[in-house]
Amino acid sequence: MLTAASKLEATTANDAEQELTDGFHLIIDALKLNGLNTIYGVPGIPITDFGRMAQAEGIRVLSFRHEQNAGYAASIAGFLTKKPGVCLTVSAPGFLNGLTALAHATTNCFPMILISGSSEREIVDLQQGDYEEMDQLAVAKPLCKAAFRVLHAQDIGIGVARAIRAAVSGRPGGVYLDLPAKLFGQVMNADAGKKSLVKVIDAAPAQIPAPDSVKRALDVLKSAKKPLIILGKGAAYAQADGEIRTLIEKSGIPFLPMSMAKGLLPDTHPQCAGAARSTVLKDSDVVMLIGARLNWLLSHGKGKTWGDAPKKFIQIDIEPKEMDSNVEIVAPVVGDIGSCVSALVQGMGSNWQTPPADWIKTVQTKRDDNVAKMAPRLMNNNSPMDYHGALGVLRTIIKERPDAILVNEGANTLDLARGIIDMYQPRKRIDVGTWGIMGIGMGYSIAAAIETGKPVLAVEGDSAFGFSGMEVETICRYKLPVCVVIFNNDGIYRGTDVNPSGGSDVAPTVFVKGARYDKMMEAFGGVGVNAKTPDELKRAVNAAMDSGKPTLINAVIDPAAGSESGRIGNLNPQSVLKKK
Ligand SMILES: CC(C)(COP(=O)(O)OP(=O)(O)OC[C@H]1O[C@@H](n2cnc3c(N)ncnc32)[C@H](O)[C@@H]1OP(=O)(O)O)[C@@H](O)C(=O)NCCC(=O)NCCSC(=O)C(=O)O
Repeated sequence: MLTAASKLEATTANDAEQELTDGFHLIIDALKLNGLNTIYGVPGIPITDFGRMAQAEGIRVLSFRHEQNAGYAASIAGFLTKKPGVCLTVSAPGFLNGLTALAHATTNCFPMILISGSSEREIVDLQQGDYEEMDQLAVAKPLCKAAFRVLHAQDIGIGVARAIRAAVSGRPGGVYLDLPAKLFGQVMNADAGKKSLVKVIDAAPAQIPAPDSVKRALDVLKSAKKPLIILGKGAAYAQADGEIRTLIEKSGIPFLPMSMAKGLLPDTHPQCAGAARSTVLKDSDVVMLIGARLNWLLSHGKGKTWGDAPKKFIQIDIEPKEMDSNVEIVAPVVGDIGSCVSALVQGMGSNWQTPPADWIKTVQTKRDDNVAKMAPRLMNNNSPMDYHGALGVLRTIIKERPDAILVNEGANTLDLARGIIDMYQPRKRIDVGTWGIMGIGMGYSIAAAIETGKPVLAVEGDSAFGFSGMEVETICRYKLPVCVVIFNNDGIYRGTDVNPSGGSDVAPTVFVKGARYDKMMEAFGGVGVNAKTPDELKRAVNAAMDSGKPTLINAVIDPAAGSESGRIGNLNPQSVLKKK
């Protein structure tokens, strides 16, 4: 097979007999050798030619309007594929723009590699004022799982291999790869270059749990009267969907999916306790965490949310240091999720006792009660719309199109959509993650469309959309099947706040009233729709999903709808109704 290297021509008399390669092509060959065939980035000095050459060599190179969005795209590509998503940025400012996404990937345990061009070492180290001078390696180090710099062309193979292995092995995370401008142009013998490349074998080796730890966990689980299983996005990442389903169904234990674990088993599954969250957290006596961390999203495993009854925690995680991070873990099971869950299933044997019937009944009653209370609210056809009327429509659309990817960010738009829109398949819901970060919307949508080939529905608060809105041009440019619905209530949380000083500036949470975000999409050749009722919204989303055309729907939401409690992530769909 003809490699990129073999196409280079010899330049000097000495080289006349040998084929040459260079830094550009060695990086491209190293990525391709390891199946990294997509790059998300923004071109510029010193990586513009690299992007061109990568495209010429068959890598899919997707150019964004801002590095942060390209970085978010790479991060979620890592989550969806279990291969590191690659983001490519220019030096200093571009690098810094990408760094937020790299830190986000690390926090969320998504494998990602941020490759950044950088200035010349000699000048940077003496701080002589090079173009975009910055010691990027030092800046990146505390914000990612690993950081490497490659100075010599013959080390590119090892550098890329180290980056890949660091990103995906153990607990996945973000890796920084610093490539000084000079490296790209370094020339070496093509054969030697080829031999220097490394194909990473078994990048994320299985980590089998210790048999004792599995037995200990099963003993604790057996002793439970009110057991609960919590599925986190680590469980979704593992792609051990069949094993997890078997464990849940064989155990008969109610399960609570964290936001991005929704759909691992359908939210409509009889054991799903998503709509009985408070009850199961408070009243359970044994909780088994699978790829879920006891961080702020689970109130650190203590306090009011968890009730007064004594509780025992079993935790399954690939990272031993995760154990006892917030409360005592009586049965730590350390290993990759697939291996751990398989070992648990095996250890359960054939006569596993399902939980006491009164516990199952309590959970089901609470769940059915909450679902029934919400149901009528989802059917209203008010204009302007409220959150429930609009989300009721989107809930039906996802039910009818369960393989579509749902991207979700915002405050109220996030909190309410999470509860209202049921998910039916694994890894179909991607959202703000561990940091509750705003701005992932368009980057995630683009990567989801590229990596999965499925239609994407992005449900966005008007504020959240603003962080990545310019990428609608990117969506149109690549003709991606993305339908963006903006819940436009004229502001952050709501659009009715007033300036308490009586001055002429609007309140800090208020945007332009009656803004028409749909016009942004039309400006780039996409379809824009202004939807004022749930019926109009339904028609527009269905048309977008059928056609696959880039579409942006400005969903006009009552400016008074919404609540500030969304910002601390404790918005109860019912409590919003009570407040209104
Ligand atoms: C911390 C949380 C995991 C927990 O939130 P809670 O409100 O306690 O739980 P949930 O949202 O899951 O559920 C709320 C209630 O709805 C019930 N519930 C859930 N699903 C349903 C359905 N389908 N039908 C009826 N009722 C339901 C559930 O049982 C709870 O009721 P009861 O059982 O009766 O209690 C979540 O809020 C979260 O993920 N927050 C992240 C927020 C975030 O990142 N925000 C970004 C900030 S934006 C920003 O930057 C900013 O604002 O500033």
